Amino acid sequence: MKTPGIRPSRDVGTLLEALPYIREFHGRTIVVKYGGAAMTDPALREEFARDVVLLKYVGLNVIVVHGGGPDITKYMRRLDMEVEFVDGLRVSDADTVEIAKMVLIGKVNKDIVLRINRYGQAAVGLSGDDGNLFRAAKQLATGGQDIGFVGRIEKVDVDVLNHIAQDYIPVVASIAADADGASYNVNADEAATAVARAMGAYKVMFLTDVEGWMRDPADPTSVISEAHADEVEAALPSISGGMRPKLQACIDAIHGGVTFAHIVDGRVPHSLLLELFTDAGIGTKIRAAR
Ligand SMILES: Nc1ncnc2c1ncn2[C@@H]1O[C@H](COP(=O)(O)OP(=O)(O)O)[C@@H](O)[C@H]1O
Ligand SMILES: CC(=O)N[C@@H](CCC(=O)OP(=O)(O)O)C(=O)O
Repeated sequence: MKTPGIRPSRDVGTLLEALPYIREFHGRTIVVKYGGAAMTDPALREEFARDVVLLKYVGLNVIVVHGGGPDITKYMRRLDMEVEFVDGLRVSDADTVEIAKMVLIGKVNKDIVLRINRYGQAAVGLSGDDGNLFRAAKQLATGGQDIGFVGRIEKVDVDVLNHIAQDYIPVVASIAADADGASYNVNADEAATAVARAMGAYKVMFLTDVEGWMRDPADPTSVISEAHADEVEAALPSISGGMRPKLQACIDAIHGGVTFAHIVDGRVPHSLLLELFTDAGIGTKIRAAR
């Protein structure tokens, strides 16, 4: 018999499907690398902020690490600066690092913090300098090429994150300084992996602008929904474009003790929730070797 005024089954079914996942993830650390369409499309930006707040409310320790490469490029072009990438890393002289700091810390980070705040759970923005979160060292491109002030994260001091995460959602910009105080531009995928490893995260999730890791990059129906790290490692030499450093970041996270690494399509509304709380998921989930 139907009870008048009560909408049957479908919505309740979704909630019931989510329940075991909410239980599994409660109290665990989830690092989300935020970037791509989810950061540039106005509607997706709002939905991302709301989803992050929901994750915090249901008891996950969520930490956001963000990129903003397209914004850095936009401001460099406005200043007639040359934009060049080697191995997916931006060649960064001292002026470029200054722009990267202004854009990532001053603009992008604060935009994200403000939006999350508006959905009812306060966020705190950080860069690698705050609370000595990161220490960086200069990184060379393959073949030893000098690409300027591009940094590799050598050390993550989790104290500041643990303090802030007790009450707030930490939002981290991928800028870091070395022991002498020189600033470096750090690839945000690498920064997310470094944070996930140091925090002993349960998951690191990379939002990107494709469906996931695909068997055939031209065929969106060929998404590999689950893979072991050894399979990814074996496939890596044949993978091209931006997916290669992303899969490398997943492998590095798994080797550093993170239980799962996910690649998720940030163009899909609520992709984080769909990947985390539904049986089918929507992207690629990578776990440790068999
Ligand atoms: N097997 C593959 N599966 C998915 N994407 C691939 C694959 N091989 C190459 N790619 C490329 O990698 C890109 C994703 O990386 P990228 O654009 O650098 O991500 P982001 O900007 O989110 O860091 C895709 O747009 C696609 O062109
Ligand atoms: C060294 C290096 O390349 N740093 C990146 C940092 C931002 C980033 O990684 O942003 P996305 O995630 O949006 O690509 C850059 O300057 O573009």
